[in-house]
Parts: sequence; C-alpha cells; structure tokens
Amino acid sequence: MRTAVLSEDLQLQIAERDRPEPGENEVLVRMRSVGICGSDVHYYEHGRIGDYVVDSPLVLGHESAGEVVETGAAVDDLHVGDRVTLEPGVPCGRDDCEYCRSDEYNLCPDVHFMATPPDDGAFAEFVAWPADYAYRLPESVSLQAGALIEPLSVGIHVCRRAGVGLGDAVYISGCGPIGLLAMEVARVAGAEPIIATDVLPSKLERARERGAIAVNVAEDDPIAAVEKATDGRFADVVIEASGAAPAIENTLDVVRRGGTVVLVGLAADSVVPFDTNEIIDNELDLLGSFRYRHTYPTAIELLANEQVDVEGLVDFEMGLDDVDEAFRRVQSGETVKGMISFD
Ligand SMILES: NC(=O)c1ccc[n+]([C@@H]2O[C@H](COP(=O)([O-])OP(=O)(O)OC[C@H]3O[C@@H](n4cnc5c(N)ncnc54)[C@H](O)[C@@H]3O)[C@@H](O)[C@H]2O)c1
Ligand SMILES: C[C@@H](O)[C@H](N)C(=O)O
Repeated sequence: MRTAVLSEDLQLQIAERDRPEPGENEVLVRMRSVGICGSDVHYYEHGRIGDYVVDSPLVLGHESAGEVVETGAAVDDLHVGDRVTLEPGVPCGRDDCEYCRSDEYNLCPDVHFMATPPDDGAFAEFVAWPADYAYRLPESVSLQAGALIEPLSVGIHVCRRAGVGLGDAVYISGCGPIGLLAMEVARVAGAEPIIATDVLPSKLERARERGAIAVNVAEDDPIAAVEKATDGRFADVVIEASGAAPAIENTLDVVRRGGTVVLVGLAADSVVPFDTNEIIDNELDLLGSFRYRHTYPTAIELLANEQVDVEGLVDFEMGLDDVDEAFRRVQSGETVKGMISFD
C-alpha cells in the first residue's frame, strides 16, 4: 500500500509498505480523507516537537476518516462498509494507570498517538486501528467532516475545560483551525459576544464569517476592543489558541475579574512572563487544555445536527501523491486547512 513517510532527513515521500492485518480487536480502515495538522507541518519543518523526535521514518497524519474493509475476530459493533473516523490517541488502558482508571484518558502518559514518534499516522491507504477508537459516521456526515472531528474535539475539550455557557463573553486569540473550531463550539454553547483575534486578515475573515467580532492585533488594540464589546466587563472566558507569546501575555488583560483563561496554543518558547499577582487579585482560573477525551460522540452529534461547520475550514484537497506540495501550501500560513484525499 502507499503511504506518505517523513524520513529522518525530513523528506516527505510516497513509500510502499505492507498492508497491515487487523488484530482481533481492530478494524482495518481504507483511508478516504486525512487533514494536515499544524503538528504534521511542524515535524516536516523541524523534525521534532519537544522531546518527540523523528529519528526513524514516520507516517504523518492524525485527522482521519475512511471505510472499514475488514474486522478483527472480536469486533462485533463495526462492520465492513461502515464509514468511520479514528480517534488518534489510544491510551494504555491498564488497571494500574491512574489516568485511564479515572477516565482522564487524554492524560495517560503511555498513550499511543498517531503521527507522534514512534507511532505512525494515517497518510496511508490502510490503517489497522482499535475498534474502540473508531466511531461510525452517520450518512449525513461526510468523510471530510469526519476527519475534522479531530481538531473539533480539541475545540470541544477546551470549551468544556472553560465551562463556556449561555451568554458568556468569549475572547479567542488565534484563528487557525483550533481557534475557529473552539469558536464554533462556544457559539453552540451560547457564548455571546465572541471576540476573535489574529494577525492575518484572511484568518480574521473566517472568524467574521462565523459571527465573531474580529480584531487584527497587528493594527488594533485587543484590550480596547474587548472592553467595548463587553461594556467594560471584559471576557468571561479567554481561550488562547495561537501559541504566540504576546497573545498569551495578553490573556490576563482581556479577562474579567473572576474569569477563566484556558491555554491551548503551544508556545514555541514556553517561558512567557505572567503577572501572577493579577491572577491572584482577580481570582482567575488559569487552565491548560490537552487534546481531548470523550469528545468524538459529541462531535458526531454536533455535525449530524448541523450545529457546527468544519468543512468551511477547508481551503484545498489534494491526492496522496501530491502530499509534499500540499504540505508546502499549508506551510505558507495563508490556508486554514488542507486535506489529503484517497481514491
Ligand atoms: N493543547 C492541545 O491539545 C492542542 C491541540 C492542537 C493544537 N494545539 C496548538 O494550538 C495552537 C493552534 O493550532 P492551529 O492548528 O489552529 O494553529 P495555526 O498556526 O493554524 O493557528 C494559529 C493562528 O494564530 C495566529 N496568531 C499568530 N500570532 C498571533 C497573535 N499575536 N495574536 C493572535 N493570533 C495570532 C496565526 O496567524 C494563526 O492564524 C498551536 O499552538 C498548536 O500547536 C494544541
Ligand atoms: C491533539 C492533536 O491535534 C495535536 N496535534 C497533538 O499532537 O497533540
């Protein structure tokens, strides 16, 4: 089968690999649609994210959907022909794992996560995956939308972490896929107004289309904008989804007293100055949000009910053979989401 493999010297090339055999609790999925995530592009550019280093050939891609073509002997709830999306993180599930036992499985230290060295991802014609982490898609949900349940899940988890609710003023920095999908979920939760910031007009346009007050922080003062939009109250919830140091620093200036700041964007340099006294004086809840847990069923429902739009994020779709060109397009920074489709 064909796969797109990133070599140790960071060449992204098509390589032939053996088609995997599904284990007894696995399904074999013929891939149909796989999104290109910022982390894929980061590995492509730098060969590492923190301690995860591409020191042997790695199949990228973790936003995936396809069709079941074979099932393991012990799988009885999925069948050949089912359209599925794959949750890319599979925790260890051991009884002695505090996180798996407590159901905070996204925090399992021994998780296997697609396209995170040494675990291969989904830019492959076939992927064998545990059936427990494969979710059937209703007919009304396209395979492209199914693949984008992964970044949508990040948005769901961040809104759950923040407890976004009816009438909350929500400020989101960064209008990439994560910021925009957090915005979609916040809107469904009843947030109003939503103030979104970025430094690129093309990204801000996407936020505006989705009903947000869009602020270009390269030109305008975000603090004044949020003050105006909330009649001086400031934001109930601040979601930082850019990873940019100035935006992270800014979070404390745009949140109301007693409000919540959730950091989801990963900073290139994680040492960002914070006025800790402000956190105390204003009694802020300062939270991190890491991947997601129990979000796939919710995401499928949101899509089936047409409550959120994920396909509107997609700028282009290319075949697996053009994967390198597709990565270069995403690398330019002007697109929100590029997809690889399979015949
Ligand atoms: N915590 C998690 O589980 C998790 C999961 C996925 C992604 N992430 C991280 O979330 C962040 C967003 O992911 P993405 O895929 O949307 O990335 P992205 O690069 O597509 O989007 C980031 C956006 O932030 C904008 N930006 C840059 N400087 C800014 C500033 N000063 N103020 C406001 N916006 C600014 C960029 O122009 C860009 O549009 C990344 O740091 C990514 O690594 C975290
Ligand atoms: C969650 C996922 O989208 C992210 N890129 C990660 O590897 O953690």
